Formats: sequence, C-alpha cells, structure tokens
Amino acid sequence: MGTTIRIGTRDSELALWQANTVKDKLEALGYKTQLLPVKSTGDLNLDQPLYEMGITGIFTKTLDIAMVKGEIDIAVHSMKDVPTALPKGIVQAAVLPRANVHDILIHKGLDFLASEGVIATGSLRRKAQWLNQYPFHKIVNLRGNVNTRLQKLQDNQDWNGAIFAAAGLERINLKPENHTVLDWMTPAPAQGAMLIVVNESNSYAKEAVEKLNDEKTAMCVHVEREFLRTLEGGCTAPIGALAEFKNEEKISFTGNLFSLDGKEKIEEKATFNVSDYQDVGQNLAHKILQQGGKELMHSIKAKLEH
Ligand SMILES: NCc1[nH]cc(CCC(=O)O)c1CC(=O)O
Repeated sequence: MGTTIRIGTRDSELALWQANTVKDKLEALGYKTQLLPVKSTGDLNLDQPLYEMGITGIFTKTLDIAMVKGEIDIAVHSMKDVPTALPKGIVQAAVLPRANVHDILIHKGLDFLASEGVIATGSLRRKAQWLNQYPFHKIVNLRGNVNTRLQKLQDNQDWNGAIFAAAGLERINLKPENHTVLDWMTPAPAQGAMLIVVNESNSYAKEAVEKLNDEKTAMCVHVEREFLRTLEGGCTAPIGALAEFKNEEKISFTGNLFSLDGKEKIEEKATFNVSDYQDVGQNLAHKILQQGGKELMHSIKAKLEH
C-alpha cells in the first residue's frame, strides 16, 4: 500500500483530465500521489472468473482488474459509466461536485430540426429521447471517445449533429460554439459526476479520498442510480434520471424509461425531503415498473438480444 496513493485512470484525454483533477485535490491536502494510466488488459491470470467477482462494465473493467491485482490504490471514473453494482471488495469512497448535467447537440446549423435530419449517437437513451421529440429524424450509430466522435461528426457531411455530455466537452475545453443545450432531454443517471473507488481494505487511501466527497452530489446520484438499478435488472435500456437540490430541504427528481424507438415513454416526477433520499429512487422505479415498465423492459431486452 505505501504512502503514495496510486491513481489508476484510462488513457483518454477526458479520463486523464479527471484523474489529474483528483491528483491535484489530494496533493492540495498534503498527500503524495502517482498517476498510472492503465491500458486495456485482455487476458488475465486471476483465479476467479471476472463475472464471479462482479466485474462487468466495459469502461471500468480494466481499472477494476488493476485494483483487484493491487496495482493501483484508487480509480477515477465518469460515474455514469460505472455499473450500479460495484465488484466485490471495491467501494465508493467519494463523489466529486457535479459539473454540467446536460446533454448538448453539436450541429452544423439548425434548419434541419423542422424537417428531416440525421443525428449521430451510440446511446440508447439519447436515441430514444431524440426520436420521441423528432420522430421523422434518423439516428446513426456513433461510438468512440469524445475526440473521435467530434472528428467523425466533421467527416460525415450528411450528419446534421451529434449528441454529447456537456461535462465531457467542457472539461477538456472542446465545446464548440455551434452547440445547443438539450435541456428537455433527461440525462443519464450520474451524468456529470465523477466517482472515486478504492479497495475496501485500503484504509489509508479510503480515508484520504473520503475528504473529497461532495455530500449533495452523492445524495443526488444515489437517487438516480437506485432508480436505474431497480429498473434495469442488469439489462441496458433507455433510462434517464436527474435529481437536483431545489433548496436546502428539498430535492426534485425526474426519471423515465423509453421504448427503443422513442414512441413509448413512462415517467415519474417527484419533489421530496432530503431526509428521504435513501429509498426514493427505488420507490419511483417500482411505480414505473407497475405502469407498464415491466413489460417494456422485457420487450427491450428481447429486442437487444436479437
Ligand atoms: N459514455 C462516455 C462518457 N462517459 C462520461 C462522459 C462525459 C462526462 C460525464 O457525463 O460525466 C462521456 C462522454 C459523453 O457521454 O459524451
């Protein structure tokens, strides 16, 4: 373990920015740190299969493995990429103050909005919500890190725009002038928040990192991720959720589930007392499941398995 806190990060520009932010904050508190960019590992000689340890998320897997192997002390993630169940032995130590929660459209002019359009995104949630709003548009798949996706939008003349998380582009200073904020779109659970995880037995790193926790952000993302966890049951789906403090006592919440084609929408909105934050996400997800959400989740799962 030692006294230098080894910070694991993926090596994309956004991941490095996020890890450096954590490094600076820990050093400002007097801790020694070291940044360890971790490449995708591929094969591994671990005694237990990965799924038995609960290692699932495509973005987080590499760092989970490095942590299980004891190569890093803490890992920094975009929280929306982190599966709702953390791997065995890995625990949440801090959620950093939230950045911009919204999605934005990067575009080449907005005339197309009223007629036909081609929008690029790889996200089921963004696709469903866009089609719900603009049923006559076409969605094309767009994947890769933020930098790659911006480049592909420029390269494809026939695409009218692509959807991004504002937070990612703002962090690395890549948000162009030609964007519009999609404030009608419900963000992904925990969008704009950064999560730091540690090995539960690593008390030195855990105590250090806990000092960075932002309680209000942690409460909001708890509600959103409980909503997600209860709805999804291990299957990805177009699910949006956003909890925000209205004042010191109240949190307001919007959560929804869409069909893949955006035609169906089941939504719950609520304002509740901060002291009730633990169970609200789960309760509202149950309401959605009772209003046809259960059947919708089944049909989404069946379609995605095809
Ligand atoms: N899935 C990729 C990803 N994970 C986190 C962010 C941005 C930062 C954030 O939302 O916290 C992005 C890029 C995007 O969605 O455009």
